[in-house]
Amino acid sequence: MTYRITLLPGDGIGPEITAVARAVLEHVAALEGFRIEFATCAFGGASIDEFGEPLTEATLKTCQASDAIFLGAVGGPKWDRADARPEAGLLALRKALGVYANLRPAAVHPALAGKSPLRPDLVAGTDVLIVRELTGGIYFGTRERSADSASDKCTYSRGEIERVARIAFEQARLRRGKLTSVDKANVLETSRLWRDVVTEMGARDFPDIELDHMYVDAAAMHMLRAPASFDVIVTENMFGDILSDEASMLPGSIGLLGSASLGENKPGLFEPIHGSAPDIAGQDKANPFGAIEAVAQLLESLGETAAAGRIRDAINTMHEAGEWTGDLGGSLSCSQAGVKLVERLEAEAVAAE
Ligand SMILES: NC(=O)C1=CN([C@@H]2O[C@H](COP(=O)(O)OP(=O)(O)OC[C@H]3O[C@@H](n4cnc5c(N)ncnc54)[C@H](O)[C@@H]3O)[C@@H](O)[C@H]2O)C=CC1
Ligand SMILES: CC(C)CC(=O)C(=O)O
Ligand SMILES: [Mg+2]
Repeated sequence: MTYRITLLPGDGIGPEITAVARAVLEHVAALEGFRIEFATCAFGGASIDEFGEPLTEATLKTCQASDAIFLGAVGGPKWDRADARPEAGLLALRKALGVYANLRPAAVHPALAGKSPLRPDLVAGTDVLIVRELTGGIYFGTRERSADSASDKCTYSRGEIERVARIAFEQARLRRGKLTSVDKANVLETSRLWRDVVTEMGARDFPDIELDHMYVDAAAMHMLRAPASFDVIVTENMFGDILSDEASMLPGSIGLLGSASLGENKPGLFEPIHGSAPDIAGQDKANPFGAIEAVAQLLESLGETAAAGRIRDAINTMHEAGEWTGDLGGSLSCSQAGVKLVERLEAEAVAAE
């Protein structure tokens, strides 16, 4: 079997973590006996520099013709005032691929409990999956700006809410059977529609799932008060973006979380949840585990569950051995963490023989 995987390294630490992701993909492919054909395309700021736009037609075509896409991260101060922004390329890619459901798991391995800024007893046992709507809402509404006023329009249709809610309910069924829908229905009309649609779907199609609703401000508070009480969270684009960065502090670093962006069809888009981290870019300091977790999610989407399992085992072994990058108090560089993980993959393969 040969898979076509497009790599979009992007900007800042994007290329550093993408190099690790590629090495991990190559190693598990060799261990599991499948082949990967890689295509690498400039994306985001790197594409603006080369082609004048963050997402070219050619890059989009390459992405659409692949089985899966891995993205590092985009953006940085160099392009913050540019007419074409790297982030606009990312939004356009997500929209063009139709990847409306963004799955962002945050689990606390016991070895990480002391790494969170929260008390270890509080974060122990946390295993939450945030299902973020990814191709609608305020990030995609019309924007207007005059000298002294600005507006961003937030719109959701029933269909947009239904399709992401269905994925969240199905994920809850595969996990602990609990879904928390997060909105701001005490203020926003879009949230009132969101709540109605999720409630109707729950009663009609998922009576076995325990459904509750929370306002986003309270959800942000409960995430710190009792993180282990959450199973699956479903929420709109912007709330999910913010809550997932918050959730990354449960295991202790934003560098740990990966994400899968899925739609009706392949390819899916797989990326760590963090950005391009300009403050540490070019220093080989980034934590690559979120990128590696995204690789495991990518392999799952291809049906390569054994390969994904190998990766997760190797990550867990590294947590247990305290083999971390600086953000978690470890001494490994980004590239050293990648090499260590590959060594762990090899060692575990030999041990299993
Ligand atoms: N998916 C994407 O491509 C995203 C892009 N961005 C863009 O990234 C740029 C920087 O945004 P920020 O708000 O600073 O968010 P950020 O996520 O890039 O960085 C926030 C903080 O977390 C740290 N950090 C991030 N990833 C890390 C990793 N793997 N290992 C260790 N530390 C890590 C950074 O050093 C920084 O202190 C902006 O241009 C933003 O628009 C932001 C989020 C997502
Ligand atoms: C361009 C932004 C929406 C990227 C971001 O913050 C994210 O996807 O987490
Ligand atoms: Mg974000």
